[in-house]
Amino acid sequence: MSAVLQRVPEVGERIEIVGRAPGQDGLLTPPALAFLADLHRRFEGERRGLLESRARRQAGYDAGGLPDFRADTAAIRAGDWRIAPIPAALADRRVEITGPVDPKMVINALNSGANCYMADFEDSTAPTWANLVEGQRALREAVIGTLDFVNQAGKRYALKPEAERAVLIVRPRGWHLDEKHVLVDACPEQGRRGERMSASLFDLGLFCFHNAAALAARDRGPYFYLPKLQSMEEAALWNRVLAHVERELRLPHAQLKATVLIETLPAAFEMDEILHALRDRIVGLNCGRWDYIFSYIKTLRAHRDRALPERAQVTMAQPFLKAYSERLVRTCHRRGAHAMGGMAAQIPIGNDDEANDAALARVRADKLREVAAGHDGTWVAHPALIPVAREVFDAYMLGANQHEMLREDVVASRDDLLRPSLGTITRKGFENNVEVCVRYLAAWLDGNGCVPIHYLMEDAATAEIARAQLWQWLHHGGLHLDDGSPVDFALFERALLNLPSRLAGESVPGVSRVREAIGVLDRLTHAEQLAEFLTLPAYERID
Ligand SMILES: CC(=O)SCCNC(=O)CCNC(=O)[C@H](O)C(C)(C)COP(=O)(O)OP(=O)(O)OC[C@H]1O[C@@H](n2cnc3c(N)ncnc32)[C@H](O)[C@@H]1OP(=O)(O)O
Ligand SMILES: O=CC(=O)O
Ligand SMILES: [Mg+2]
Repeated sequence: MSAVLQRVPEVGERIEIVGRAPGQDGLLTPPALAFLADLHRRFEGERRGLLESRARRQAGYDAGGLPDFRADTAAIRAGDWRIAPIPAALADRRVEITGPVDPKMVINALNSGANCYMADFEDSTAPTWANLVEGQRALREAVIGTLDFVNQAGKRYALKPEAERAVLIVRPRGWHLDEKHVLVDACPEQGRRGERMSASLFDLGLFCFHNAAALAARDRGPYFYLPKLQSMEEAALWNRVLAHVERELRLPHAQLKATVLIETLPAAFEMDEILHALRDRIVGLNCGRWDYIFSYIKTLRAHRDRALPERAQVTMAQPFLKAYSERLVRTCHRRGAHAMGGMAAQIPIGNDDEANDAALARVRADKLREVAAGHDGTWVAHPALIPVAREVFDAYMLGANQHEMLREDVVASRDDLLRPSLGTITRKGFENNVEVCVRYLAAWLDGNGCVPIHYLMEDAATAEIARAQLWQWLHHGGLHLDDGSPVDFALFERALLNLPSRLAGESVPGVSRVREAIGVLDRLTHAEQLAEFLTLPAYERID
């Protein structure tokens, strides 16, 4: 790593910044660093403990157990309570655009006409130090209204007036990730480096430190999307963090608001509990379907009967996904919370009208399913999809939300949430998983966390499905493609073989890192244990 060690004497040399990026000094001021170091000291122990709990739970599933509703929280599920009122700025969230945090994306997303913009440090951002600093800088300038950008061709991007902009919601990274560029409590006398701080606390803490007062003054939050939670204890930790930030920054109680992504299988069994743990500050749950599918594979990796068919066949019509999304609507509406839909992976296809129409039709059908199921809003990955989503939600959701649709007809039992799926693995599906993993990883290592591949949006969540499937299919052994060929490592090696030469001839993002990506995928796929996240080993390879 081309690291520059920056000592911060004002904080007693107890925090080191390893890295250098334009604009960093204006963000990582001594008071901001003192604020971050304090977050680390207060909450790091609990975070570590919760990550250990995840591992213990997983060990139970690996030993043959299956997720279930908790006996110790039955009273929370049965109780008659509601979340705190939702602020006006988040009352109507029918269309939300999501995307990485580089300045052009931020401007385009805020100007896009969507109700809200989820500025994403998670699935769609490769967390290079340069990307993180640039993203925090762009958001800070967006909050004060000065952000602008000029591209290489000289085209200028500027923000629309605030009343015409989407409401900003920031997604910090998940609890599993460290921020290796911020080391807290080094002890040089004993030759000890500091501890890496939590990436979640870095993203959220730094954003709040610089923007909370301005946003609160305009009744615009700060608002957050919280990713990849697995339990109500993790939600409770977030709640303590948010309460602490409010106190430290002298904000009113419960000024910070959160929407939690239900995107892990264990969390689907604790939706009520998560809402309850954050009840003063939560405004909704979201169906993070791509990570959810990944988590289903990962959680049930030892359960051969729950292996999934190829990605293209894992649609929201699969019973386990239908049950999860409908349970989310029912749970949210009972508690007065928004039940947000998720992302359709199709994106516009500029050079083929017929293919473009087909892609838009699939997005439309997905949004129609969501609004009919009772969702109060949805996500789009690209500005050109906003009219499609808006048209569907405007036609079927007449008020700002549809909380009145209680969905008491939904059962979504434990068996429904775990229901095995029908389907096949085709050669094309297998090879596509290999290609997506390699191309996505190469782009990610090159600093790009979201790329179009074969006209689908691919990010850390969608790529994880492909990676976890390959591991599961190959390690279960004895599986066959629909043409009868064995699914084995020879098939995997053959799929990898021609990729470098093929991709070298195409202008794919991160092409110079394709061989490195192949190496990472090869190790992850051969490993005895399924790695928790592909971004963990990959993170050690980026600046
Ligand atoms: C599983 C999940 O977590 S989903 C949430 C995380 N994933 C995302 O947020 C996906 C975000 N989307 C994207 O990053 C992009 O749309 C991609 C990578 C999928 C496609 O990007 P591109 O190929 O560059 O799209 P395309 O060339 O059609 O873009 C056209 C214009 O729209 C802009 N644009 C595209 N997507 C977005 C977006 N999500 N937000 C804002 N602007 C966008 C581009 O910047 C470009 O602007 P310009 O004309 O001013 O240069
Ligand atoms: O974050 C969203 C998802 O689908 O994963
Ligand atoms: Mg996700």
